[in-house]
Amino acid sequence: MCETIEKLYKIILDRLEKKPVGSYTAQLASKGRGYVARKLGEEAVEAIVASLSEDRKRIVEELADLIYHMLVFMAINNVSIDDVCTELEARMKK
Ligand SMILES: N=c1c2ncn([C@@H]3O[C@H](COP(=O)(O)OP(=O)(O)OP(=O)(O)O)[C@@H](O)[C@H]3O)c2ncn1[C@@H]1O[C@H](COP(=O)(O)O)[C@@H](O)[C@H]1O
Repeated sequence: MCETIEKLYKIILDRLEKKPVGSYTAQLASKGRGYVARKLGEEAVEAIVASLSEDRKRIVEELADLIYHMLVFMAINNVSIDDVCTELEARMKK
């Protein structure tokens, strides 16, 4: 899972830098940090709703949406995957 997320994060950084036509990532980021933050919240709610009323496949799909939007949110807030993993490591009870 981590390798896929790291690969996706690199793609997202590339889209934010090059802003290719048709890129959902570039379009999303162009709407500003506030919009991306709201989208992140929306995707979290969609995952919660899926867990309350839908099947496992739908939960997986909504969590994939959530992780993608979280990575875009991280990128536009200049937070790397390493930043978050370092914080998570620091919290781990040995
Ligand atoms: N993993 C994703 C991914 N998951 C979800 N989404 C998009 O996120 C949106 C999901 O939000 P919604 O459910 O609200 O659907 P929506 O109503 O169309 O979205 P909004 O118009 O409300 O923003 C959909 O439009 C999906 O296309 C993603 N878009 C892109 N990626 C990855 O990011 C890469 C770069 O994508 P582009 O920037 O489009 O090249 C792709 O190669 C993929 O690997």
